[in-house]
Amino acid sequence: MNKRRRLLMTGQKLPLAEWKRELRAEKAALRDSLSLDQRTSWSSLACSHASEWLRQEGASSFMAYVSFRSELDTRPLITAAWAQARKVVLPRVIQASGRMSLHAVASWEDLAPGAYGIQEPITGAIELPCPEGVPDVVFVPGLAFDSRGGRLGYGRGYYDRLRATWEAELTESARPPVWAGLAYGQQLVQEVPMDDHDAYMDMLITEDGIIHCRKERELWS
Ligand SMILES: Nc1nc2c(c(=O)[nH]1)N(C=O)[C@@H](CNc1ccc(C(=O)N[C@@H](CCC(=O)O)C(=O)O)cc1)CN2
Ligand SMILES: Nc1ncnc2c1ncn2[C@@H]1O[C@H](COP(=O)(O)OP(=O)(O)OP(=O)(O)O)[C@@H](O)[C@H]1O
Repeated sequence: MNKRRRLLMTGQKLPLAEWKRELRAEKAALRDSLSLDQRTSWSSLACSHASEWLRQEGASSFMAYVSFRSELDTRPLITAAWAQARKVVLPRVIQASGRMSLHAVASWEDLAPGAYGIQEPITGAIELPCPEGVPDVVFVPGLAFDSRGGRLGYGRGYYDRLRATWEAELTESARPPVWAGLAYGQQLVQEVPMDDHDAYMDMLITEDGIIHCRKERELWS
């Protein structure tokens, strides 16, 4: 996305919500246009980078998502974690409250289709309490990301709310999780429109490797 895109013909700034809507539609269409082979190959590479990084960091737990639509497929990451005895946490969407409950999952059989048709922990799965259940790392889905760690999701604020809840409940001495956006390289954009409530990522992982982000840094030109 071009920087000048934010300006309308009149010289006025495009309202943030409209900018988000446009970018969402554009990036969803681009992602949908990738072939299954291309997505599988990039997903597998990105998951290898993520698994290797988890190993280096000695992370004992992470939260992931189960992919839907044309998202980067996290199945290789989750399968590798089970093989290495790393704890995998997955969310259940509670549509009425806009929140997610978190559950430890040890097998694909512990999942069933939930809200939006996304595979999620089955009803009755034991919910992880906050703050004890907060994982070391959170892998986050998204439609677009930028070099500051800016992220655009589907527009329901589930991950922003999760972060806000943890920030309110984690004690100062507790180590907050590392937030890592998982995406195809083609989802990286010059600038993601960010509202005050939007959570920034600490790093991004694509098929090309790992990018460390800082909220204050310069945007990609
Ligand atoms: N795999 C995966 N799991 C995830 C997310 C995600 O992005 N990917 N989420 C990330 O937050 C949450 C689900 N968020 C979602 C938010 C909106 C829509 C959706 O279908 N939106 C409509 C727009 C109209 C509407 O809002 O109803 C659409 O895109 O057509 C789907 C999922 C939790 N689990
Ligand atoms: N901490 C929060 N508490 C309450 N509402 C929030 C919070 N964060 C975001 N929201 C609300 O969620 C809605 C969607 O926000 P936004 O467009 O930033 O979603 P998104 O990050 O793209 O989506 P998602 O996280 O679902 O992928 C907005 O209406 C916003 O007001």
